[in-house]
Amino acid sequence: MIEIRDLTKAYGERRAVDGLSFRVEPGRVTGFLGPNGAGKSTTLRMVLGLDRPTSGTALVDGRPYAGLDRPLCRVGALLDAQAVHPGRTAAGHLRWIAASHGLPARRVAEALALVGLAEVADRRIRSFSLGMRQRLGIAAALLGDPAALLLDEPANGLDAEGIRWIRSLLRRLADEGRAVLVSSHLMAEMALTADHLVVIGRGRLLADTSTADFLAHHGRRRVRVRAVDPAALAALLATAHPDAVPRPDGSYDVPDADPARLGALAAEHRVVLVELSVAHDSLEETFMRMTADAVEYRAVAA
Ligand SMILES: Nc1ncnc2c1ncn2[C@@H]1O[C@H](COP(=O)(O)OP(=O)(O)OP(=O)(O)O)[C@@H](O)[C@H]1O
Repeated sequence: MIEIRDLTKAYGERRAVDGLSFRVEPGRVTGFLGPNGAGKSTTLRMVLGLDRPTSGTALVDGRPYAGLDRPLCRVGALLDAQAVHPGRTAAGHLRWIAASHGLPARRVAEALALVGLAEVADRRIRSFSLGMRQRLGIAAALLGDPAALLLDEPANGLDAEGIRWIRSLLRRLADEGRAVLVSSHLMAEMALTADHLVVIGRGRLLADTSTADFLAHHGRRRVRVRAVDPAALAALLATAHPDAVPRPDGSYDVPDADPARLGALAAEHRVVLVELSVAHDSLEETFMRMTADAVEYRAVAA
């Protein structure tokens, strides 16, 4: 299990990570979200002992990374898939890592098979596409069969089939009881993959909740209406729901409205509806609004 407590990293005056606390629990995929520069990579680097916290702690199984015996068997990480020696073969790269931890040679073949690279095990990495390098990075993270995984943008460079593959792999790893933390900018993908979300903005925690609760509590509901006579609907909404948003097809989105009441209102005014449906904000819309709010909050705080 990974536990981050009051973690802060300052670069001069600027706090890249600012009093951050959360836990990555076993048995679920935790999505780690935040706009560019929010502090995700800095946080992951501190968990992995690559950056020293200004204050606070980042613990793996109750210890700082530097205090772990055979760390690859505790936590596997993919930070930068390009950070590999291009002259090595895929198997050679993994054999070198395995040897550093006294892992059996068979783990190399197993990890390559797991990520679909068995056939190119003896090819040099310089000929690998970005997607193949991502897979190799994931194989390295899995080499020590760790109980926790930290993956920074693992879907980067993968095609549609690759993205589906990573989704099912993350699911399987969590179902096996591992703690999986995955950062991504692909919101639609995260909505499908993550059970839990940790959202940060400017180094601060904005949300730490299940994906379902995040959408239920922070996402907005809107009612979409369309009428036979768009002008009549426009006139009705102008007085009853001035916040209604017109759409190119003549329909309107009415935020936070009650569909039954809206239907009754239309009937009362003899506006014949051809559509009345409820829609919820997507994860992307909810995320954008939440992180935009964070910007305003920071501006006030500054
Ligand atoms: N070595 C450093 N020296 C100074 N500032 C740094 C350093 N590393 C990161 N930062 C700053 O810290 C902030 C957080 O960066 P970080 O890379 O952790 O964000 P991120 O959430 O991973 O962003 P992205 O989504 O773009 O990868 C940024 O403003 C960045 O410029």
